[in-house]
Amino acid sequence: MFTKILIANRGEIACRIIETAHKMGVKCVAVYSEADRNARHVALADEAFLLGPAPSRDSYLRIDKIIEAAKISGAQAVHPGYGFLSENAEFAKALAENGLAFIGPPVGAIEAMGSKSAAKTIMENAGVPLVPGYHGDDQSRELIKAEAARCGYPVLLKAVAGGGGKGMRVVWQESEFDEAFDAAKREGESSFNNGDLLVEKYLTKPRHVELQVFCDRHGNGVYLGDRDCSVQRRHQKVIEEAPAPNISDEIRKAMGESAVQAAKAIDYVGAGTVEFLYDEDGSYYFMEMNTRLQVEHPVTELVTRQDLVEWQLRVAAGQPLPLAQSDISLHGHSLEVRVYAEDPDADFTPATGTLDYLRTPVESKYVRVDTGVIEGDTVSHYYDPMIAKLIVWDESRELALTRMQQALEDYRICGLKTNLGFLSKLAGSESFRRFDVDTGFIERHHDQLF
Ligand SMILES: Nc1ncc2cc(-c3cccc4ccccc34)c(N3CC[C@@H](N)C3)nc2n1
Ligand SMILES: [Ca+2]
Repeated sequence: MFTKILIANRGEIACRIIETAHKMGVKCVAVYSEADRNARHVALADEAFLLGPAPSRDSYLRIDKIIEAAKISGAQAVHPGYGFLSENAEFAKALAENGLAFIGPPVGAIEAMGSKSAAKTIMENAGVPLVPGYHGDDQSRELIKAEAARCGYPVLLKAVAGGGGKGMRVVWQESEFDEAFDAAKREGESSFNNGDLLVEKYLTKPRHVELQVFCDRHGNGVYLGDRDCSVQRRHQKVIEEAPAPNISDEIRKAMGESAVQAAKAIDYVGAGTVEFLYDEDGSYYFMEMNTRLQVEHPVTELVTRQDLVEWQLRVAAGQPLPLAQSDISLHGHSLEVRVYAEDPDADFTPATGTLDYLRTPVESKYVRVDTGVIEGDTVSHYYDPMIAKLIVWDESRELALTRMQQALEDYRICGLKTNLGFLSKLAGSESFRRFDVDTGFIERHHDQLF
């Protein structure tokens, strides 16, 4: 096991990683920008290195500076967290070249999942279900039009180089195809410098269900249950939960086995998430695979009673997975909300300010707060506006949701605008409680929530 690791990140995830590393007796090196001199992750670490000015490109994305800090400090491994360099193959390569372990997947796996269409081809060959459609090299209008007709309308035209919902166009009927095709191509060329398109059958009310997978260096691979992340706003997850409601154990098992199969198809090592579109009729289709630990991993930790960052450190140090599939079971239900410094009265634009007053809900076996900030901190505009995560657990979804409502009432922040009020309305909404949820939930309840 490593004696010292460097965390190439900031905020709540850096703090969260340090907490587990310290529990394991591993020393931590923090890196920070000028704006983060007094940040919580710097205070929690055993030592800290200044990377440079506030902008990410001058600090948290400076591969050379991060490697320099790791070498000077004698860290043996680097944990990238999520965002920043967490899925950057160049970074993983540079670490290896400098004799530093990357607490993440092999470079080949990051690259394989980097292109949406290449990922789909790999998954197709691995027998993982895909949405009916076409994602090949022939980009002629006639062929894609023929494939659309074969799928059956409505179809979705997606820019191959797109992601996170950008460069997608719904075509409701054949008469609209030509105009949509030209527009999607133009947008792909202007936004991603690549006009290549793929076409898929459009699922009108899908859910976003993702499976947590973990593989070690000894050929073992398991899934640690699923998560439902359908409640999103502009492709930003707002509330996540585990297990995904109203999915039978059989389907969850089938999805989990597909996800592990997908990971093994790319010789995966470490924590990964396979995202599926889940249709109301119980069918599921591969969407993409994330080769990093996700923001919402705590809901999986609470229902499996496992510490996924501990698993990451063990696997990166060459140890086998702590559990076999048969040892993994799900207990109760967990929900997570993301606390954002956003101004709901200004269309949720990122907010800045000072946390003049901060009171977090009392933590217990039912309530967990992963925070990157403390009272008195100033939140800047330089980084992602998510300042903390509130995670709850209880024996059932209903009880967990009541815990969430109570915890949100107890969460108090003055001096900085946040989305806490919006989250309370969401947690209190009857349709959310009865889980009348798909990816269109927030738009559908817009008036009641805003
Ligand atoms: N064939 C087909 N049908 C419906 C879809 C609906 C979405 C979608 C659209 C809008 C919000 C979403 C939130 C979570 C997951 C998916 C969505 C979607 N996305 C959005 C971003 C990317 N992850 C894939 N792909 C889809 N593909
Ligand atoms: Ca994703």
